[in-house]
Amino acid sequence: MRPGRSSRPRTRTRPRHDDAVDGFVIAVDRGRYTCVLPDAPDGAAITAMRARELGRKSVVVGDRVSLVGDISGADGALARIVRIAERRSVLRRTADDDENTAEGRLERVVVANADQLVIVSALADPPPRTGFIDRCLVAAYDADIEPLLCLTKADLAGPEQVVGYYTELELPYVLIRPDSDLDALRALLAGRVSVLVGHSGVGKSTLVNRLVPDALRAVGVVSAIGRGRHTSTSAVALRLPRTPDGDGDPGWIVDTPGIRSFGLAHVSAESLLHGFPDLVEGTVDCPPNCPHTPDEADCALDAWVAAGKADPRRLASYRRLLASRAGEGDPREVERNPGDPLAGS
Ligand SMILES: Nc1nc2c(ncn2[C@@H]2O[C@H](COP(=O)(O)OP(=O)(O)OP(=O)(O)O)[C@@H](O)[C@H]2O)c(=O)[nH]1
Ligand SMILES: [Zn+2]
Repeated sequence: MRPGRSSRPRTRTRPRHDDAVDGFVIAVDRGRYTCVLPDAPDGAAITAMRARELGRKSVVVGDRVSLVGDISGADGALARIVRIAERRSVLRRTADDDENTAEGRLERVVVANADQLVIVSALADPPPRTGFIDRCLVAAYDADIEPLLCLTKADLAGPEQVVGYYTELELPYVLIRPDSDLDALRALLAGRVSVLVGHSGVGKSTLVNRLVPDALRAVGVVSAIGRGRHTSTSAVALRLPRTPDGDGDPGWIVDTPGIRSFGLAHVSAESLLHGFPDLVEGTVDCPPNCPHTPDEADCALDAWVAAGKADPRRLASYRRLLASRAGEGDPREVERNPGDPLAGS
């Protein structure tokens, strides 16, 4: 149905395309955007291109868009994205491929409108790296997305060490082992868009496959993107299956195969601190504009930690991130802390 267009005056705020339908971007690949209609969740995926009127605005996975043109989802059909809805959250990273050049330092939007960042970390093989988790926490807090710690390989090691490290944060976590059901995790994913990040080998692919079995994906995203062409995408949204007894929206997970970490050069030193809520209170006695670096003799964080108010490893981790942001990252950092197997990003 198309409401009487001609009788309506056009204003700056009035959408230009009255007949556009809402779409949700689930994959991006070389100028082609795969979208689904949130109102017809089981309908065919739609391939779309950007309309010229979008200008230079980028469209990323998770974007809520307005679509016009052929939205049938038929083979060869092409729709156009004419609008991008205001984003509820923006998960960014500074491309860490080349932090020393202007292009390399460009911040990139990874996913729009995510509600949750699921940090996947193995409890053993490979051992957990809190440096990586801390980095992800900064990205999550910076993007205003809730973090969830997903600890895999719980059959190989206990969570005490990692969980102990984060006691002050009251970070929610779930334990995953091969034989465990995923009900607790599914409950936390329901009704939300969750981005999964993790190092190589932590079991993220295994987990994604368990959450969204290959069979389900074969008829969804992958076929929509086109045979084998999806390899270059950096993020793909996968609809979680409805559970037999579950009512409501089971949610979406966004897998990020190409993203191993978050460059944080775009995060200010102040925002960086928000990833360390256990340290924030300790900075009230710092001199004005304290850089909180180890060479700042008056930085109150050392006393804060010495008084037992926060874990010294957390301060060390914060300062490592500070240093890496300033382009002073030292790859030998991990080896210089041999006593702390949890360190390292
Ligand atoms: N013991 C144990 N092994 C697991 C578990 N989950 C995954 N693995 C194994 O860990 C290895 C790595 O799992 P993947 O799912 O490939 O890990 P990944 O994070 O996707 O890593 P990439 O494939 O490099 O992206 C595989 O041999 C899995 O079988 C688990 O809960 N417990
Ligand atoms: Zn300070």
